[in-house]
Amino acid sequence: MTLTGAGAAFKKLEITDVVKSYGSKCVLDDIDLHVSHGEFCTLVGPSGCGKSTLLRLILGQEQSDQGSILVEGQPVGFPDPYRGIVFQKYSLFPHLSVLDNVLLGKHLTHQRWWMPWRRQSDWKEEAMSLLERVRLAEAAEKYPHELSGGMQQRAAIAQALIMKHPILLMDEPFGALDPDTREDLQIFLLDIWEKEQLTIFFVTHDLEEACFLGSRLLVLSQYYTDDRGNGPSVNRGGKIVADHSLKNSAGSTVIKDQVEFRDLIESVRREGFSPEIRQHVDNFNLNHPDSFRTLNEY
Ligand SMILES: Nc1ncnc2c1ncn2[C@@H]1O[C@H](COP(=O)(O)OP(=O)(O)OP(=O)(O)O)[C@@H](O)[C@H]1O
Repeated sequence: MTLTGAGAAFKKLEITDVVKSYGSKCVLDDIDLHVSHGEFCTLVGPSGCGKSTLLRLILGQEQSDQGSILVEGQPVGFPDPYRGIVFQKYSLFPHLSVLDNVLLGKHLTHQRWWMPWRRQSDWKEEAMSLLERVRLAEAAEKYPHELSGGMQQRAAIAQALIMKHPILLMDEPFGALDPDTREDLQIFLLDIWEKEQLTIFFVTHDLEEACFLGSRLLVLSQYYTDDRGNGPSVNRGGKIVADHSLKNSAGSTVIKDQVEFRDLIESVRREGFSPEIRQHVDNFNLNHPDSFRTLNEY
């Protein structure tokens, strides 16, 4: 996949000054984030810090109160079948075969009755080629209940990829899998990310998974000290408190046993997960070149 034309000038994702509240509760506090083509962003954070809310905003399922979210330079509108997302469960429709599940987005976005046969046949060929890539060609005619959990998630990835959305959004996609299958899928996803040059935004509860998969690891947290005119230590909602560039290691899980890897997990745990160890909002260590700290308006 080569980025050409006007799209090349834009970041895949540009989130600027985004604030989201539910009633009086601020859930996301002034989020700024730029994601470039080909990045594999993993997002971790304590329960309730707003990870899923941020994903829903990127998906267009909800609107922010302030700020803007652009995907390839275009404001995010309402959700449409083009926006590929893989959930922990329920990405597949149980009454459709694997092949029809993969084709579903195409059918939903085109009036099938007037589509020339040729076009439909091209879609089928594309779907089968994707199923081959996710190692499910043999299972094309099967139904989701006939597949293992890992196979279902691979089918869900193919279902998302066929729509060619600029960013593959993933919300805890491997959370329901047993550890071996999960690791197998991690390797699989890294492989397909590399080969297809995908841009991925991946939310997980699992720090090890985030450190292993991400080329960029973002920590969202509600645990920080904030005195931006709201009195000392007022907590206003999730903020990105750390942003790391990582080397991923497609093809090998050996890194998981290395001291540096375990140290990284521990430092991420301290940065975002410990209510006792609070960074000041001024001191977030955002190391990634695309990071920029929100200007504090004291
Ligand atoms: N539709 C909603 N209405 C009101 N409050 C909401 C709504 N959705 C989320 N919240 C609140 O916003 C906060 C953030 O929720 P969110 O699900 O985004 O967090 P999360 O980081 O994904 O949590 P978890 O890791 O536990 O899944 C929570 O306090 C939650 O109760």
